Amino acid sequence: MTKAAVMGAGSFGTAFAKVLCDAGTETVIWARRGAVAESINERHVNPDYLSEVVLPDGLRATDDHREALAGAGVVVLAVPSQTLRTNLAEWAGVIGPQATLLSLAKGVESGTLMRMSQVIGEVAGADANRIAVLSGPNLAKEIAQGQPTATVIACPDSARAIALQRACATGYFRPYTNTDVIGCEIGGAAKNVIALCCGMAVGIGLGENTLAAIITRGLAEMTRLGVALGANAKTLSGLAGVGDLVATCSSPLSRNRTFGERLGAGESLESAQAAANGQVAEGVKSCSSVRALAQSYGVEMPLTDAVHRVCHEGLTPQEALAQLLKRDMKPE
Ligand SMILES: NC(=O)C1=CN([C@@H]2O[C@H](COP(=O)(O)OP(=O)(O)OC[C@H]3O[C@@H](n4cnc5c(N)ncnc54)[C@H](O)[C@@H]3O)[C@@H](O)[C@H]2O)C=CC1
Ligand SMILES: O=C(CO)COP(=O)(O)O
Repeated sequence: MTKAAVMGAGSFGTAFAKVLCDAGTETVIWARRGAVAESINERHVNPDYLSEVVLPDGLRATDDHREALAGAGVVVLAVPSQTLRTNLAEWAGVIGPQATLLSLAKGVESGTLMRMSQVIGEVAGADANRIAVLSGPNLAKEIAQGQPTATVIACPDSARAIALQRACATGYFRPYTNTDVIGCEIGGAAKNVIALCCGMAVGIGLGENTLAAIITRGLAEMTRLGVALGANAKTLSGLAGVGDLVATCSSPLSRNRTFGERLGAGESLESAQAAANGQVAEGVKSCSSVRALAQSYGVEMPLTDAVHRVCHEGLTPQEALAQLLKRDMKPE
């Protein structure tokens, strides 16, 4: 049976490792800190993330990446998108030549404007057929509680996608397969930015009309970008697009929405960052890389542009909102 190595013991790495174990897949999780690995092995609890959840007895943990990766047929990359390149560079030499690389990260790399599957291909020297991405409405805490959840596993090689689907399907976790890696990745990266925007609206004190408008127009702009990059528009109207957008924009569990809410309520970027307690709100960096990627393809993304200006150019959320409403009238 295939062994899975989950590289990263943050919220989603921990939740997904539990899913794999519950699905009957032999799983080892790599944690940066030895104390976290020790706690998972001895007390079946990750003290830093989802600490209220009891993890399966069968989940093994280590802070030694060589030990985690030894013999792994599936390598799950569960680190933030802006550190994935550096992390993977350390691990690439010990990843098996046929192993499937599954990315959980939702972001676009700053500077290179590469999607995570592209970064993985470059750093690990892996063929695109070995690289898969998982994306969908997947709030880690709800998954860890065993709440019914659906997701998408995208890989150009359908057989690998099906093998991954089998490796993580449980009574509460239902993965669908897709070959549209670009669509899934753009959906995942772009919805974090739109969730920041929704959070800002909530922080300002606005209601459901505004949120619905942001979600719907957010979907329009992320679909424009996805299609320009070669995605299938249907992917963006599925779980990895609309599904994730709705979950993240609506849930107080979302780090991105919560971060935006703090900005909307008048907190500074630094103060919102401090309140995040080291947990990643990917949209804060990806708003700039998604915006730059869109600009390089001549795609208009007014909400993403507004979030970038608030996060990085000193505009207040109120000013950004006023500017959005002053845009030229147009047909839908
Ligand atoms: N938390 C969630 O509900 C979901 C998260 N994701 C995505 O999964 C990816 C990972 O997210 P989470 O596990 O939630 O993040 P997190 O902030 O909870 O954990 C990040 C993990 O990466 C590790 N790490 C390794 N090298 C690092 C470095 N150089 N700097 C910072 N952290 C480093 C940390 O120790 C930690 O274990 C993100 O791209 C996120 O968008 C996707 C779906 C759901
Ligand atoms: O990707 C997620 C849900 O699908 C998690 O969103 P946050 O990173 O905003 O918590």
